[in-house]
Order: sequence, then structure tokens, then C-alpha cells
Amino acid sequence: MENTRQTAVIGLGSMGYGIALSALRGGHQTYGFDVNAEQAARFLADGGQTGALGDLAPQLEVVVVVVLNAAQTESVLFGDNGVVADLANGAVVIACATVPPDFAESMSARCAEYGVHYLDAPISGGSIKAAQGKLSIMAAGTPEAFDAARPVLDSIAETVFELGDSAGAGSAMKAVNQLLAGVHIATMAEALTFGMTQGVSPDKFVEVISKCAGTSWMLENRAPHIVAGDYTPHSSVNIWPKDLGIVLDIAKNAQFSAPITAAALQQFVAAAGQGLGHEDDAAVAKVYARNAGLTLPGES
Ligand SMILES: NC(=O)C1=CN([C@@H]2O[C@H](COP(=O)(O)OP(=O)(O)OC[C@H]3O[C@@H](n4cnc5c(N)ncnc54)[C@H](O)[C@@H]3O)[C@@H](O)[C@H]2O)C=CC1
Ligand SMILES: O=C(O)C(=O)[C@@H](O)CO
Repeated sequence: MENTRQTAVIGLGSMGYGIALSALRGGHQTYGFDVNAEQAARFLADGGQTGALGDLAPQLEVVVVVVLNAAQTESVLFGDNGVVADLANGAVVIACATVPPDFAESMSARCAEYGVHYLDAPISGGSIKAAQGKLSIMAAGTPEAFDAARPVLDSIAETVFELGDSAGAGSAMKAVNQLLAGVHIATMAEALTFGMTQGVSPDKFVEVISKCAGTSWMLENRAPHIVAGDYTPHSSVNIWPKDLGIVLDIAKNAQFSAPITAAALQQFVAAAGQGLGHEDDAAVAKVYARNAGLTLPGES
């Protein structure tokens, strides 16, 4: 069909799995890949396809990369058995991991050497919107990259912000979002546990504050995890030392002081240091709770 594409999604974690399902629902022939074989098997059971990436690469038109970070993205694209060298001229990489802007620029230049388009396309909305095909995508790339990616973007995103024709501009905007998102999660945890010291239970906190001016998207999305005592990782603590680290690195290069971001980063570093790195990022509340001798829901 005219608007369907031979598509691979590499990285079937919290975000990539939903993206792969959304691409499949959009009618694209969708192949899913993950170093964790269980994830690829699950995708197969859900109606997707998988296989040997190297064999399939020459027929792929769109490759969506949703691994954790810059190092994993580079390895998927250009490491041993990297996919770019096997792609056909005109194929497009949609790079969704949160990475530094200058890394996105360098990946775009290296893809161009192989005649492959690169769309710098970090994502927002969490695992639920990924599964619904309703992500916000902060995208930058050449008009040719946008044209090649468009049919798949239409299946996975509600809104695609077109932020310029050079890779890096999408990742710069994502860093701005991450500054807010990380600070909002940490301040939600601070306020929720502060409330406990004042006799405000976590469930009352969510009921009342989510309808008051102090609320945020992150409060409404993450605080219910604390109330439920459920730290299944939809977005892990480990994402934040990476993302707030990116923010502070590029802020430092711009000689921009970001003290509130730095404080939030320390709380996520403390959470990771307490062995909570693979829990949902709402677990940053445990840092506050342990410090204040509080018992969160679900803890004995
Ligand atoms: N979880 C969230 O709510 C959001 C995450 N992000 C960003 O999206 C990216 C993905 O995040 P998540 O899905 O939460 O991470 P995740 O850790 O749940 O998923 C990453 C997946 O990539 C796989 N992987 C790693 N190396 C691989 C390789 N070489 N080949 C194939 N698969 C490989 C892992 O096994 C894992 O399943 C990150 O950059 C994150 O910062 C952005 C918005 C929201
Ligand atoms: O959805 C987003 O935007 C996010 O970055 C978080 O959910 C981070 O994991």
C-alpha cells in the first residue's frame, strides 16, 4: 500500500514496544528487535514480526531506534553489525532516544555518508501514549528525512513538532522538556512526602493537589504509582541521571546556571545509589521517605 512502509523498531522497552505496536496497527510491515529475546518473542505473539536484522536491512524503509541512550544508539547504527551500512539509499532512521544535541548532529552526518536520512526525533508522553500511537515528537531533519519518515510518524504520534532542518534541534527541545519533567517528578516526590509529615496521606495528596494549581503532568502521571506502591518501571530512575546530566552538560557549555535541575539530579543519583535505578522514577520518593523516617504505601 502507498502509505505503508517496511519498518523496524529496535529497542522494545517501555516506549519502543508501544511504538512497534502502533506502527503495526498503522498497517506497516513491522519488525521488532531487542537484545532481550523475550521482548521480540512477545512482539511476535502480538502479531508483529522479527528476524535477522542484517538480512532484513536492505528491504527496510524506516528504522525506528528506541534504545536507552547515545551509546546504545551508536552501537545499533554503527557498531559491530550496525544496521546503517546495510540499509538502502533513501531509507530513514527515526532516532527516538533522549541524547545530547551534538550526538544527534554527528549521527545524522554519519548516516548521510551512506545515503541514509536521519530524523532527530525524541519523544514525549510515556508508555501509555506510545502504545496509543499518540506521542509528541520533537523532530528535526532534512525535508527528505521528514518525507521518508512521515507515514510511520503518522502512526506513532499525535503531534510532530517540526523544529528545523538540522538534526540536533529536536534533542535541544527534548532537553528543555527533560529539565521540567525531571524537576517536576522530584518536586512531586518532595511535596508528597512533605505532606505526609503534615498528616496529608498520599492518596489525599493526589486527590486534592491534582485539582489545584500546584499540579503537573508528572504529578498526575507518577504520584498514583506511589499511592499504589507500584514501582514497575514505565520510566526508570536510571533515565534521570542520563537526562538531567545532558541538560547540565549543555547548560554548562552555554555558561547557564541551572541550580534547580542540579538539585533534582542529586535526588535521582541518590535513588540510583540506593539500588532503585531499575524501579519507576516515582521511586525517587523513597529517598525523601528514608531520609524522614516515613513509610510509603506498600512498604512494611
Ligand atoms: N519511559 C518513558 O516514559 C520515556 C522514555 N524516553 C526515552 O526513550 C528511550 C527509551 O526509553 P525506555 O523505553 O523507557 O527504555 P527501556 O530501557 O525500557 O528500553 C530500552 C530497550 O532497548 C533495548 N536495547 C538496548 N540495546 C539494544 C540493542 N543494541 N539492540 C536492541 N535492543 C536494545 C533494551 O533491551 C530495552 O528493552 C530513552 O532514551 C528514554 O530516555 C522518552 C520519553 C518517555
Ligand atoms: O514523556 C516524557 O517526556 C519523558 O521524558 C518521561 O516520561 C521520561 O521518562
